Amino acid sequence: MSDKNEIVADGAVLVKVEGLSKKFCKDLKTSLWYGLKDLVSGVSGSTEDRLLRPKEFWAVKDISFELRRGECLGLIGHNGAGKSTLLKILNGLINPDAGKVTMKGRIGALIELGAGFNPILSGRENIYNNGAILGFSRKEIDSKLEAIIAFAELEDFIDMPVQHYSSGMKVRLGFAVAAQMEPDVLIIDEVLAVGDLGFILKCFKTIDTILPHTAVIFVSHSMPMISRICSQIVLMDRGESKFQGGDVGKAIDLYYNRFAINESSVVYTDSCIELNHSAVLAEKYEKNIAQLPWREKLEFLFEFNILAPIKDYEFFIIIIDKEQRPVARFKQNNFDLSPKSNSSVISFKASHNDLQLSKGVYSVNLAVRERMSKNPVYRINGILPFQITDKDETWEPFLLTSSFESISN
Ligand SMILES: Nc1ncnc2c1ncn2[C@@H]1O[C@H](COP(=O)(O)OP(=O)(O)OP(=O)(O)O)[C@@H](O)[C@H]1O
Repeated sequence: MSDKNEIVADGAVLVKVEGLSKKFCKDLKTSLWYGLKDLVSGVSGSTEDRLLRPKEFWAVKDISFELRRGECLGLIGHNGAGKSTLLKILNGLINPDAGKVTMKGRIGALIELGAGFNPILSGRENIYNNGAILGFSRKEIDSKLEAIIAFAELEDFIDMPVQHYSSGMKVRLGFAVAAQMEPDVLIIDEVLAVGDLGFILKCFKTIDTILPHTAVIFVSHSMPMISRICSQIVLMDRGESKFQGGDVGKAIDLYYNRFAINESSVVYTDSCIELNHSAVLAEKYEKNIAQLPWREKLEFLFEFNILAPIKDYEFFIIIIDKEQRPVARFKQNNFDLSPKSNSSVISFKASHNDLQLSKGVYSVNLAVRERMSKNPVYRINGILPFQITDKDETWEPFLLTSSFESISN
């Protein structure tokens, strides 16, 4: 293999994609008919390839980008946006109808779970097969074999046919082969999602290590994973690029904007208490979502109907982000909020003064439990959507105020 450190300095373009398009047909019969017609008339490569016939659609439309050694491109978009089709064209599995792909160097790809493996061969035999496809001699594969098996942590199962591997085991083997063969271009579809946390951490560490010498293309629906390794993004929608560039925070924001806020739902109740009304107290609302500038006071108003004798309740206000990750919780009330009179309503405000959540849309899951018994009595999810606004595009969940002080001299 060539000296990788030498290659790093050149910052060469390893992947060049120019005006790539691929159309598919929505129905098999018509697709076969078009295939036959194309074959007979020999239209392949003609300008007609750029036109859609009835029942055809663009799975990938006019995509162009360049990727250099040391760069990681994140391909994001909703289901059916065309990401996997684009990867398959890059990997030579399908031909485009228009456009050009230029790839330099050795290409490692992890595209479909188990794809590239012969199911009846053992893990060990598949490593040799894959290595040979990547252009390695038997001797070179011999020298990497132990490292691949150790990386995949499949020592005990390496002589078992791959068809009996679990999904996670297939991904371990696939990633181990793709990464340990020191590719110049590494293509990873969302297969990492089936690995366990230990393996995912190991994959990220490996990507960090090989990235200076490699151009990586990574498809995922996990924005934390995308933001962790990608330096640029192509956001696809119905085959087309809707955003392209190095502003990862902005791309992720655009991706999330495609998804509506969850409807609220009561997920548990023991019929003692029910939420009657709730609101985010804000000066500005857009499409029913409170708009709060970063560091603004976050203030909620709650009103509950009491349906059984009043008890001392604890209220847990949990803030969740668009990925449904709980990112923060208000410390629960440490005193009884029940009315002193014999009203059957509990109402209160809860606030936080210096909100340093980063830009984005959040909502609230609310849980109520009885203080003495700690028994849950009510839980409602997805209420009180609010949007933190700020000029900084930040993906991390918190943007903390900071002070810097020079200590040089
Ligand atoms: N061989 C095929 N024949 C016909 N249509 C296809 C074929 N392969 C993919 N498609 C269609 O092309 C579109 C893009 O599919 P693709 O798998 O590239 O999307 P994706 O962005 O990877 O989606 P996901 O996030 O769900 O994996 C979809 O409408 C899909 O149904």
